[in-house]
Amino acid sequence: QRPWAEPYKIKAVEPIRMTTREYREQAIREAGYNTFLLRSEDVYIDLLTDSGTNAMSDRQWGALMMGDEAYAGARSFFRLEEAVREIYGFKYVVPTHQGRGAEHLISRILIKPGDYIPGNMYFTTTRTHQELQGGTFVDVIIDEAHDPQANHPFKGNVDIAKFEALIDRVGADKIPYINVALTVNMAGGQPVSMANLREVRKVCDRHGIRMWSDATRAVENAYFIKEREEGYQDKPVREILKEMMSYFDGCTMSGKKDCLVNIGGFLAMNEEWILQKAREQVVIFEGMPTYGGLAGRDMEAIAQGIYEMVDDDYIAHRIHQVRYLGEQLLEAGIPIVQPIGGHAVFLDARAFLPHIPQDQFPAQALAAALYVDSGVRAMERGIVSAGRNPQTGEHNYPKLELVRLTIPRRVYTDRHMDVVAYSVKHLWKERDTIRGLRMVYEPPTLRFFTARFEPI
Ligand SMILES: CC1=C(O)/C(=C\N=C(/C)C(=O)O)C(COP(=O)(O)O)=CN1
Repeated sequence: QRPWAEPYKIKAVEPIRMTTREYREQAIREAGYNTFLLRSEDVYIDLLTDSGTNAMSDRQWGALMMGDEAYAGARSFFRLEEAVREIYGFKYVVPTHQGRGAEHLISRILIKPGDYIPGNMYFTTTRTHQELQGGTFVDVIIDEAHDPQANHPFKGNVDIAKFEALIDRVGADKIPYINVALTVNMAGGQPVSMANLREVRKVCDRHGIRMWSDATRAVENAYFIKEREEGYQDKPVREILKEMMSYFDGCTMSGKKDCLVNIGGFLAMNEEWILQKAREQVVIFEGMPTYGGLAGRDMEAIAQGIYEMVDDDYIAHRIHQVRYLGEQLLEAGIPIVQPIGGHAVFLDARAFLPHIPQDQFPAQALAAALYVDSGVRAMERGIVSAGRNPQTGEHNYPKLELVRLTIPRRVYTDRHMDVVAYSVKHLWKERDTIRGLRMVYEPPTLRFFTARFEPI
């Protein structure tokens, strides 16, 4: 079998260095056992996130010099608008500084206090902006998504019965839109099938409910449809993505993932009244409608990234590199979310550390232990990320208690994946020595970014 190689060669490099174990034990203590609080220079292989950490191409770096920094009507905005129209198919676009900027705008425009927003599993910033407008997020994802070992090909799917039950319970006029994330980050980077999108669209049409997408990793979703859904094997990913987005009325987008840029996002839509509202709001919160908190050069880089992200060789390698890491862990009998997701390998911390109860933060403890073992930085995606229920003040107890090994696009080689696999396997052998944590500082919202812990 001819070996896989990256569909690119390296033009610039950024040295990374290994530290000593005692140095890392000190560093994680100072970071309050929270990998978000580590200094980047103390990290060897950074798998915290694929957001904004991706490598730009020579054409994107070149595009920066073409940035039109005019305050209004910049040429670069129209380049971005054209790329969104051509690749995503939406009529209108409003740039924002990043994804949560777009989530903020659409939540303000469409959500009234007391509304319900169904979605396929929560995402932290998305739910926070819905709650800030007095909305309530309701999870309508299929049950399999909450089972790390359930090997369903489209775990991101909306459970139509759950969606319709919510409509029956609260009435369509209390549901401004359903938010369908492509892929589902917190479920383990899991895709939604085209057939499911068609079903959701039918329910939305029947009840006059808008269908919105969180399209942050929609290209990875398109690749899984190509691989797993009947009738799509021979279609280019670009065509599959266009069809996926054609079922939606609009989307929020964090360009920091699929679009291969370090900053940037946008709100795209087909209805002109939403465009007008977004333009009114964007000048308050982000900037002019033709720059939305971004420099002209950023919009040029996003536009170029939008064309590059649908290259079939690029996205095939991207997905296979994540799978290459995941398969090494599966072979060693290590519990990870299956099927292996699009942007990360998710360790099942509950199965990895059965001796640590969830309110001693097993995923947080495992991420800290991994860093100490090898300088690899991962992200907690469990009870800490799930935050507290705004009504009761109690922890939300998610079924999924995960550690996310998130692979940036076009940054690491498969040799780095081997180093990560070696470290996780070493930890697996020593898992009984890992202890639970207690939270010693807890911020009021999105606590996982800045909370601090101590070993019990
Ligand atoms: C699915 C989804 C995300 O994954 C997301 C941000 N994700 C981060 C930062 C991550 O580490 O996964 C956001 C927010 O985007 P932003 O980080 O504000 O550009 C929205 N939707």
